[in-house]
Amino acid sequence: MKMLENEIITTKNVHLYYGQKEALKGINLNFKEKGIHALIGPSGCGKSTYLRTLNRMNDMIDNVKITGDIQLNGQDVYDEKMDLVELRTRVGMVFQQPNPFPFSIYDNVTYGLKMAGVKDKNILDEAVETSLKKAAIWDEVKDDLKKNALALSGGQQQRICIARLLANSPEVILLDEPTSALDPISTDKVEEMLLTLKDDYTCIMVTHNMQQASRISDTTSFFLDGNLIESDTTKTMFLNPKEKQTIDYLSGKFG
Ligand SMILES: Nc1ncnc2c1ncn2[C@@H]1O[C@H](COP(=O)(O)OP(=O)(O)OP(=O)(O)O)[C@@H](O)[C@H]1O
Repeated sequence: MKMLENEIITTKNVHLYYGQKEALKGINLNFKEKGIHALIGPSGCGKSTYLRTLNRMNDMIDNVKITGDIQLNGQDVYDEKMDLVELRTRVGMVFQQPNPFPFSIYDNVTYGLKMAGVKDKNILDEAVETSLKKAAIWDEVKDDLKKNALALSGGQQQRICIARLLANSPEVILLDEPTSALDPISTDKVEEMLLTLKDDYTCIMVTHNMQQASRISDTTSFFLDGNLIESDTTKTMFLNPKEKQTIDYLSGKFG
């Protein structure tokens, strides 16, 4: 498929089956580089399933069949030669429940680099500082990098997970309801951080929270029952949606 300028991910006619169940029914959706792209829709409509197709996280589930075309910077994500470790580094993922490793903050952030063979302490130190700064948590933890990441608050843990991912220089960051397990203050901090990150990274985020989508995303895509109903700039989606199903959903008639 030909990619338009600035498009980092293109998905064409993507179907996904869990056994007999068709969870995605032919999704055509492309993402421009950078910015925050929200995926919204009622529970069970396929948002998380779709998100996971982008870095092949569904491959780990038994009995899954995927058809269609997904490209990352013009490369076929489902090519049999695709290295999955590399793919998941290039397309990193943040989950609903923060999942830091049970090690120190420092070891969490340097984990990927060490796995990749980086041993130079100066390089590791610098990566820790840069990544924690980008994840807006440096000031809170800089004097305590040996502390176990599990001893931090949920919101801090989520930002450590994002720093861990940033240290590996991802091209795309997938976020699956990254703040739904957090209190409002921690949610604000994560949202503020995403608003900074979006200048350098492409962030694709599933959210149940319509206010969150309207507050921080640049584009919004509305899913319903395995179909993509509508995708547009967030402003247009919320102020002037075109499809009746979108209008009904945004006005709270279902979901
Ligand atoms: N591992 C699985 N095996 C079988 N069916 C699944 C699996 N994961 C999801 N499904 C089904 O696929 C459909 C889409 O689920 P998915 O989790 O993608 O929806 P969602 O929009 O992200 O929902 P939620 O907002 O509740 O997380 C649902 O009907 C769900 O039950």
